[in-house]
Amino acid sequence: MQGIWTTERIRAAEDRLLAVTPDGELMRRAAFGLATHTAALLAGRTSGVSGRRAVLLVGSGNNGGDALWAGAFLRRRNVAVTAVLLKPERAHGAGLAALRRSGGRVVSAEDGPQWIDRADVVVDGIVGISARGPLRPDAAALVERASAPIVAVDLPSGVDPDTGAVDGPAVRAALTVTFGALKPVHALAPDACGEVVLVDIGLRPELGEPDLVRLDSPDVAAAWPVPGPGDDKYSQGVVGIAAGSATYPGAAVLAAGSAVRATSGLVRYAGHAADVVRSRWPEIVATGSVRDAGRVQAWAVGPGIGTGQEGRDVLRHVLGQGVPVCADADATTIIARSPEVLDARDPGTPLVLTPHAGEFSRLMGEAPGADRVAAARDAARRYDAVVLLKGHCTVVAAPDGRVAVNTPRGSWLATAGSGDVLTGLLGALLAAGLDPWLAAASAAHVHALAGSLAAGGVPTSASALVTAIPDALRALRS
Ligand SMILES: NC(=O)C1=CN([C@@H]2O[C@H](COP(=O)(O)OP(=O)(O)OC[C@H]3O[C@@H](n4cnc5c(N)ncnc54)[C@H](OP(=O)(O)O)[C@@H]3O)[C@@H](O)[C@H]2O)[C@@H](O)CC1
Ligand SMILES: Nc1ncnc2c1ncn2[C@@H]1O[C@H](COP(=O)(O)OP(=O)(O)O)[C@@H](O)[C@H]1O
Ligand SMILES: [K+]
Repeated sequence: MQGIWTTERIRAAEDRLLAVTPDGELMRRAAFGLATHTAALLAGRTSGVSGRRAVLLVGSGNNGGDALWAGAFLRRRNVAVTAVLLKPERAHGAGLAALRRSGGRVVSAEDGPQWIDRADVVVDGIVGISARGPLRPDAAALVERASAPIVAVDLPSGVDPDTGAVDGPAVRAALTVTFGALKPVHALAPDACGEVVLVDIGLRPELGEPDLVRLDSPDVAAAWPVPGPGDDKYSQGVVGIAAGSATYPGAAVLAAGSAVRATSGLVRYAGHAADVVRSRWPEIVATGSVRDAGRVQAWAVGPGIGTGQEGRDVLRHVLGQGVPVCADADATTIIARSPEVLDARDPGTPLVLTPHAGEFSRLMGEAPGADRVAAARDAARRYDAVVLLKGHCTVVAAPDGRVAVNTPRGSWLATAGSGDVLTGLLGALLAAGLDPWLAAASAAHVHALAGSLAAGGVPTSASALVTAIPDALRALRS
């Protein structure tokens, strides 16, 4: 599990470490790592390091200091280094002196473009964890000019460090070299960060518990249910799927099929698409109504059930069964419009809500906004439920404050029905008895992995996603 810390916590930890570390030592550690990874990128992209040209974009803080020191280290490998100072009077003094001593060139922002045009790599030391708002116009003009790959120092400038939000011009890096710990931007703005490498500067002991986490494949593999010798189809947890309708059976087929592929326990289906589901998935026990579905250990409810009286009855019924419920799609809309359906819920039984941004707006009365982590946390508290906020990056918040972020591999999951597949996965994990927050984060992880395997670089479909679930689980377990 990777820990992620907000900039406030990072700053506090840095202050504690700075107090017991010789002056300038942390920055040199950071910069040495930055130089090493920048050289590796140069070697990979240009088949060499010596004689290559690096341009540093240097802002007024320590982020610029990191870039300047890294420039001095790159000089040792005979890289031609030019620093473009955005605010010459406020550039980091020691870093600037080190670069000058090493034979680096220093130019003003006006002279920057001619050097940027000939660069093999551009190092973005404009702003780091003290960033506020989008890039300012002088910095934006230089960044726009760059056609060489950009290495972001700590984080891509112009992107909010704590929310990953981009609200104007921002750096789009090929590589981000960060120091001490991952910050939210690295999980929430993958496209701006490019590849992310973490350089150890000895900060970990000062950090305490992370604010957010990101599950690694081994975490998900360890959590995913595996049947034992004593198991049978019931003991692994039976999931009930209440989805789809006679007119729209697709959601039922996708959610139920996804549950079939997620675990080896039994899947029940209840709804108007029973015939279609049965013909597509003969292993499913399908009935016409949740009332005669038989016993389950969790319900996944919502996709395609409609938001009318019948949908409300279905939702109220499953909420009253005393088992965990994953409420998706129409079920979230019903909850938003008729919150009294939640009265049917036994307060002790887990509920997982899986809204996309539109459904979230209905549930909360406002859009998630720039701070999607805070938004998901608020919703989790308000509904006393695990909230999985869908989007490019998926945020999973528990009412106790735990938050997991799933960083996608591309955007191929933006395809019709892909949410139904997630619901099936999640329902199966809840039935298997996983902690609901872990179930939601694990389902999102496998969903994204299956999406990238199904796509393989070209458009895919929700059906292909269901087919790819075993490949994703195999990849996890290997
Ligand atoms: N502390 C440590 O031990 C270590 C710290 N380390 C490094 O320090 C970095 C943090 O450095 P920092 O705190 O000096 O500020 P930093 O992020 O460089 O910002 C500088 C100034 O930029 C400005 N600015 C703000 N927004 C802007 C925008 N959108 N566009 C343009 N400019 C903008 C704003 O100044 P203003 O112009 O508003 O007065 C702000 O004060 C950290 O990310 C890591 O790289 C590492 O070396 C490891 C050890
Ligand atoms: N741009 C994107 N990049 C990555 N994943 C995405 C993107 N857009 C949507 N997704 C994912 O695809 C799924 C879509 O779910 P949903 O909106 O419920 O669609 P549907 O109702 O068609 O099933 C969610 O898991 C979401 O996180
Ligand atoms: K930066």
